[in-house]
Amino acid sequence: MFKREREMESTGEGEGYLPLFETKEAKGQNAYRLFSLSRFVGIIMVWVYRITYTPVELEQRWAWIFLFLAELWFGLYWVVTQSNRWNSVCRYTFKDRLSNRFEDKLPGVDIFVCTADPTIEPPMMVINTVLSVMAYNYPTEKLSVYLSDDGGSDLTFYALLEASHFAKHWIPFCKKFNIEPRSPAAYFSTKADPLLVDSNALSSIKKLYDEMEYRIETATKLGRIPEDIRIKHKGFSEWDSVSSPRDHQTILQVLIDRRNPSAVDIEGGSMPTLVYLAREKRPNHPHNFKAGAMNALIRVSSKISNEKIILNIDCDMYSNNSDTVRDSLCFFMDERKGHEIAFVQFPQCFINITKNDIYGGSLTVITKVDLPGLDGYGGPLYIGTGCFHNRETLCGRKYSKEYKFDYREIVEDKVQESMTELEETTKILADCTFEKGTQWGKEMGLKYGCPVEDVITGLSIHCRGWKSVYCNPTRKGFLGVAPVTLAQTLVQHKRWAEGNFQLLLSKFGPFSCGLGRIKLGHQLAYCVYGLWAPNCLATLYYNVVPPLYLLKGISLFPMKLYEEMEHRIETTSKLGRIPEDIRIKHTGFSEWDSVSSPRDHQTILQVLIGRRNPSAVDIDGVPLPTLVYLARAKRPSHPHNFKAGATPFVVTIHV
Ligand SMILES: O=c1ccn([C@@H]2O[C@H](COP(=O)(O)OP(=O)(O)O[C@H]3O[C@H](CO)[C@@H](O)[C@H](O)[C@H]3O)[C@@H](O)[C@H]2O)c(=O)[nH]1
Ligand SMILES: [Mn+2]
Repeated sequence: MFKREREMESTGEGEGYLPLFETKEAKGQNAYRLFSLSRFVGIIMVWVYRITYTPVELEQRWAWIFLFLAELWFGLYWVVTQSNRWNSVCRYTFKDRLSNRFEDKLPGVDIFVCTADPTIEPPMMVINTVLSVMAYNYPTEKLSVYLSDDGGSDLTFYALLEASHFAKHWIPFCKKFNIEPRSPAAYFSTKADPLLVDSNALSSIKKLYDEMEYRIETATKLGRIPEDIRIKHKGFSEWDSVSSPRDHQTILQVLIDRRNPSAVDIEGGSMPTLVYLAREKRPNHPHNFKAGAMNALIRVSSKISNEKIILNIDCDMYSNNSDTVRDSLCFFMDERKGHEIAFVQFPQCFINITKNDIYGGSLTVITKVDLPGLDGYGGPLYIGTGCFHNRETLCGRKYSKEYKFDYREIVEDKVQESMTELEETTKILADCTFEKGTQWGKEMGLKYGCPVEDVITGLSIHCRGWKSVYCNPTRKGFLGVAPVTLAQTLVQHKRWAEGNFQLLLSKFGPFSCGLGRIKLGHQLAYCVYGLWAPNCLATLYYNVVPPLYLLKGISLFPMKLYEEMEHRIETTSKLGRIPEDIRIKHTGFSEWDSVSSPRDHQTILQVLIGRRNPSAVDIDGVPLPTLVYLARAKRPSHPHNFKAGATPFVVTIHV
């Protein structure tokens, strides 16, 4: 049985085809749809209530009308959000099948790590991220790790240099004891399983790490690289001509060249290529932030390793699951569906969420609800980190049914030049004038000019016909650092809200570029984020105006029956007359047209409930008593005899 399965798998296609991943409808989807429908009915009832009970008094009327508009907006926005809840899916990968079919033909992967500021993003954190991805459970000689340093900092470079040495111990240690997670700092802070990890090996690797940390921290505190370290690597001399982080030439240093026979770890195993890049920056050239850095990396890596798959992560997101590369390949390499997939997005998960998460930094709704929902309509957003891309689709290729990617590695030596030569010839690709007159930032690579360069880039990939998938295995792929202060949170959310709103209105938005190219559900799902910003208007109104009215004793929300009645009567009493819309509801009011004063009027007799009338029943169908209003006639010239004069009349009537 097992053998047959293997044989079929080796073909990959044909009748016995076993997919590399499976897609299931999210649990409880039908129950959710039912709930959603009932909620929609509720929303309509709120709207109906608002329209039916619009108050007449001007003072309340406008507040009420705007409250209705806010509720109308919330209701419609809620309808839009249903797009990424209605059709949620979950994906499961079969890594054993991948390995059975492709273990010796696995493709190479280029891994991009972005950092921008050595003070906000300390070099120790950056290299922990780098080390975690260098130690993936994947053929090491097929990995190339690139660090883009927009801070142009020699401290970061130094830390990476240290990491390149430490990796020679770290990678074999990880593989030997099969540990998780593979970021040293994160691993040392968890309790190692003494049954799995040899305690001597553990203490010696911990010692190496502590020493490295000490050297890096000392240099960081010093603020510069000590002379004895500077002379150890030619790379440091580049900083002689760096005048500031915003004004320097391209610095490109290949720290490990995996083709070099001496690039082996302490046990003789192969090493991944490791590259440091600080692209050129000049004060009068726009650098386009992370998008600019990513595009420089795409070009530079195309000369050095040029792998078909690119993983990009932020420097504060270490790999928490060493099988992530294999998970993503289960999508790309699936024989039937793989050729439609442009990128595989993992969720952003965080290690530093505070107990009550008061600023919502964990992004739970996005990662647990929205992204699986988007996946049902054509794919999740590209959220800038923890994402595997197909290099060609990221560089602008359009989808076509006929074109199929072949990810299987063809063994050929792609690069012939020596690394020093290569550094020289490749450098110019990261110069700031290089993109002039090219499609970079427009049709190629990440798009420029939008604060959410990731979302706009992902959308344009979807508009070119590609799908994406959301992969969220139980063991999280990446763990990062979320903003924890109010100020950081506000800055981040303002950028997201602003960026997505700008995208919605731009010609690259879901309803302009996406029109006719992506599904309606997908368009609406993108809209959820595009409408974050305008949502604030309705929210502000809803939060500010009703409390202000409450201060004046006026409630703009439904009250209970008695309170409502009381409210109507009290307002009418205060008004001193019956408002027109109430007058027209009962003929009785017309009697007062001929009343000149309380002491001078005709008899007014109104039977409000007549018990002989079959319709005079309460809400349970029980008959009601007769209810009569009487104002006996009064004329100034006639004595009215007070209460004694009033009573006989009632007795006469009550037959
Ligand atoms: O000029 C720059 C600015 C930033 N970065 C890097 O970009 C990443 C994200 O920047 P950060 O300031 O941390 O922004 P966040 O708000 O945390 O980023 C979130 O939102 C961004 C925009 O939507 C996405 O790109 C990110 O992946 C996502 O984590 C970090 O690694 C930075 O080092 C650069 O490389 N160059
Ligand atoms: Mn960040």
